[in-house]
Amino acid sequence: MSLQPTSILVVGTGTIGQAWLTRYADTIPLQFQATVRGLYRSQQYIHLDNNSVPSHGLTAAGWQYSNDVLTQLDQDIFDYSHRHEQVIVLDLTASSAVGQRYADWLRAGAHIVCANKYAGASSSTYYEQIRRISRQYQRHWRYNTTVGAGLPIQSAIRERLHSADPIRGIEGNFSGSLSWIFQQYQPGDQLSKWLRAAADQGLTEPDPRSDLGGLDVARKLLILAREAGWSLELDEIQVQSLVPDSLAQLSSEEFWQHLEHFDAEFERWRQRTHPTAQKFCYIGAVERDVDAKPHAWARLEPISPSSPYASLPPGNANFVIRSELYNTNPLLIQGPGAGPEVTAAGIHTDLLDILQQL
Ligand SMILES: NC(=O)C1=CN([C@@H]2O[C@H](COP(=O)(O)OP(=O)(O)OC[C@H]3O[C@@H](n4cnc5c(N)ncnc54)[C@H](O)[C@@H]3O)[C@@H](O)[C@H]2O)C=CC1
Ligand SMILES: N[C@@H](CC=O)C(=O)O
Repeated sequence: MSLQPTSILVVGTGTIGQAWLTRYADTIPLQFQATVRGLYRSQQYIHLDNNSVPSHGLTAAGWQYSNDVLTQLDQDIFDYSHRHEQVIVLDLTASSAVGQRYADWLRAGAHIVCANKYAGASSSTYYEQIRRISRQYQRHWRYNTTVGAGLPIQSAIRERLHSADPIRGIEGNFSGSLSWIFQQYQPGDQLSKWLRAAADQGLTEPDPRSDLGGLDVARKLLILAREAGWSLELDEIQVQSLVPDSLAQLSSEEFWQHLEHFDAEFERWRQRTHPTAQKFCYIGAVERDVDAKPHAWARLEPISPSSPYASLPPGNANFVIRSELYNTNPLLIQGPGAGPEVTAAGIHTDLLDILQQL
């Protein structure tokens, strides 16, 4: 174990950030000498001293305004690294601006744990760059919660590959929020009633159109495809969006104010395409065909009462992983696919995993 102390810098103090700070930040075993030294959010940051209780930082008086919080964070990473401290950044935002900093932060000496899916689902060029830099600078990048929240999906895929057992395909209901919504929705309901309830529990993305539009599931498919060693881009994934065109360009606030269009459009789609279906599930899949090129899709499908998808508890995701060995009898992983508690737990697991390796 490293004799250097570790500074933890947390970007994002929203639903997931607060859950980690209140439940886990104060529980890091002393032997790791790891301290939360900074919290950063949109236009604000605070530095915490050694005696601060990290969870109290959320309500502390010393937050400073900045119109360039990420430059402040760059500086803090630089300063701690030059004091020969280890630095771990927790990215608990959904921000592309934050995700675009990873290459620089790894080069500057930081390790990264993220719930943010941006980097894992960015262009192959950027993704490969991050991987290359983390190898070159011997920095860790952990992103378990980007798929299935706290469920161990990426590690299950890695273990198959370590056992020389190549992946053939992955399918499932990858979205905790869409699982929660569609396991309870019944034809005739206002779908937005369930959407609001899912958002109130912290299951959706900050902008729920990322869930409803299929982007969140597509990103998860891409992250898993890359974990399996396959080359794929986000725009190669066929995705069904449940967001009407009329709501796609609105701000997130405006979207919430116009849910009647969302309900009306969904009802029209249901009547037109699946008027007799009683249950739906948003399913995604990625597999390689004979030319070894991965193909991925995500869409809302009608399901029969006998389908394995029909009996998922609301909010549960499931992942069906087929490999050479686990083929006709695939590897199944199922459990809560979203939520502040399980996601914060997954972040903490990734953090402790890095601390143990320093
Ligand atoms: N809700 C869930 O169950 C899960 C969420 N995640 C991921 O966790 C991440 C965070 O989600 P939430 O906590 O719900 O979001 P949120 O909207 O509640 O909080 C986001 C935080 O990021 C900060 N932020 C945004 N842009 C920033 C920037 N440019 N610079 C500095 N700070 C910035 C905001 O000020 C806020 O504190 C998302 O990427 C989401 O996909 C991952 C797994 C499960
Ligand atoms: N919004 C996501 C949260 C986890 O990634 C989901 O619904 O699964």
